[in-house]
Amino acid sequence: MARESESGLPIEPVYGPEALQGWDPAEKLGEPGKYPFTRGVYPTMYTGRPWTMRQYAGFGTATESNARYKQLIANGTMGLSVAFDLPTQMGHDSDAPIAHGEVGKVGVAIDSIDDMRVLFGGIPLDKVSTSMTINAPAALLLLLYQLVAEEQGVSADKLTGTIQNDVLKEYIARGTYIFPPKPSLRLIADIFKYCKAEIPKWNTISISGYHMAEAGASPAQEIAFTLADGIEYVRTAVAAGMDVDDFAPRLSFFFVARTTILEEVAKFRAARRIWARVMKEEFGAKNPKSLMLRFHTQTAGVQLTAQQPEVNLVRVAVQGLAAVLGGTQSLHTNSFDEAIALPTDKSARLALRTQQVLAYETDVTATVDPFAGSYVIEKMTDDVEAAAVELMGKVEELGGAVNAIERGFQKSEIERSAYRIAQETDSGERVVVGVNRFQLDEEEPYEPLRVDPAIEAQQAERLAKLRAERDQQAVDSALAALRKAAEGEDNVLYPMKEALRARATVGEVCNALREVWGTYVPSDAF
Ligand SMILES: CC(C)(COP(=O)(O)OP(=O)(O)OC[C@H]1O[C@@H](n2cnc3c(N)ncnc32)[C@H](O)[C@@H]1OP(=O)(O)O)[C@@H](O)C(=O)NCCC(=O)NCCSC(=O)CCC(=O)O
Repeated sequence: MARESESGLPIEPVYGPEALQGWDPAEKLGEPGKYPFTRGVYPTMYTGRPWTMRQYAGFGTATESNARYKQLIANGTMGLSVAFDLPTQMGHDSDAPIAHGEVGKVGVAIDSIDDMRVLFGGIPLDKVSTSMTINAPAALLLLLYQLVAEEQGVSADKLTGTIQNDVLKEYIARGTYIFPPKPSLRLIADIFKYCKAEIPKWNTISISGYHMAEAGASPAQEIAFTLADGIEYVRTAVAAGMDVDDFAPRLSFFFVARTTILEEVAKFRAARRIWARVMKEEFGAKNPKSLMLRFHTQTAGVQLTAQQPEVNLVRVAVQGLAAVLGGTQSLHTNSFDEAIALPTDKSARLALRTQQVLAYETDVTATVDPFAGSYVIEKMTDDVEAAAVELMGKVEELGGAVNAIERGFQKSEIERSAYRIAQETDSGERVVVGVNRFQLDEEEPYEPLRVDPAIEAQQAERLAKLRAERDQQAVDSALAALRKAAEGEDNVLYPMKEALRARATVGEVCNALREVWGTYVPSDAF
């Protein structure tokens, strides 16, 4: 009897040639590094260069996070990935009443250029690529990064990295939105234009399915809703007057890797094929780089357990393997204690070591797209693709991603899938080792890392000092210029950069935009 995959598609006990009847490898696969990119975006893939080992990290103050980054670099991480605390992600200063209790908790607190300078102190920004998980205030953090690079004597054309900048999935699954969809999309188009002119090697967005997956989306839903968001961004930028080939090469993506290796490999391959086709056929992109779906992967946090946490090391290894077999460009492997608390130094190192074992002790990097031609993988790739294309069609019928979001479509589809997973886990049909099978009578004690609550007061002190020292008139007039650009059509990033240079804070800059653009209130459909 066929088993159901995570997307609810059949997995047969045995596959043979009949599974691929009429299947044309020239059409479905092509060569690695060529349309439709099923086999990977680069001709040589990991035989030419391994994926970027990019561990997501950040907590407490800029000083503590800077120390963690240096440790990760010393241990062999190949790129940085910054986690910001919730107040920063929501565009509030650490001393704002709403920030109370959250400062430095799930990431680093950044209030101004003073903090950003400390965060990257002693890290040469022309040598490292940096991803920043920041969405509604993405422009601010990008500009702060550019300002710190200028202070280091590094010109913007040398900077490489990524801002997440994917507000649509915030409405669907993650929640750190500030402005309504229309000004949010305008801001994103401004960022695309600014980067094209000023920071050409920067990846301007990381269109993310990861958080949808964490909220319960199936693999087919994850890629369908993510690619639909991608289509909305492309339409926005084209409507703002950009040529598709001027920004599409710098779009990037972000997916999860679950323990279900076979379907995950199929999912990554299907996503590449769909995106290449959409970019070519719908948007008429000519530059091959515009057709390449490049992606970062994080192993599935939602599959980690607080019970017998060391078992998570094994899950992460399996998940990481799925990402690598699927051709990821960049990978974060979770630490085994992440279901309990922030990773300790040791658990963060072990997570990185897991990637190093995959890269240097296995043979999966010796040849490109090792599963190509496998009956089951090719059949599943076709099946996941068909399921995702069907869901993307439903989003289109609703008028595209934003309209579908406003009707609550993606969210309710994901909730349905989450409910199914919860039911299967409760009934024991879905085995979770250590949770509903193979439990211990008594869990072993575990000492988690805790963020020092004094950090909030320290940040407030730094802000008071900054406000006392800076030229307030310069800040006020820079913020007035920013509001004026936001009211009209000028690119807001230029005046925003001047405000940040004058030491306006993240909260002040976001408040100026809130005054003009308002804030988003989800509809009742949610
Ligand atoms: C495009 C990616 C996906 C990866 O970029 P990278 O720089 O790492 O890799 P890359 O672009 O593939 O490769 C770097 C350079 O090497 C080249 N290169 C790579 N492989 C090659 C090969 N085989 N042959 C020839 N060249 C090759 C590329 O062309 C590129 O150069 P050129 O550029 O010159 O072509 C980027 O967007 C990225 O790093 N994303 C990370 C996102 C992230 O960390 N997110 C964390 C979210 S954490 C989160 O959200 C979790 C939970 C939460 O907070 O809610």
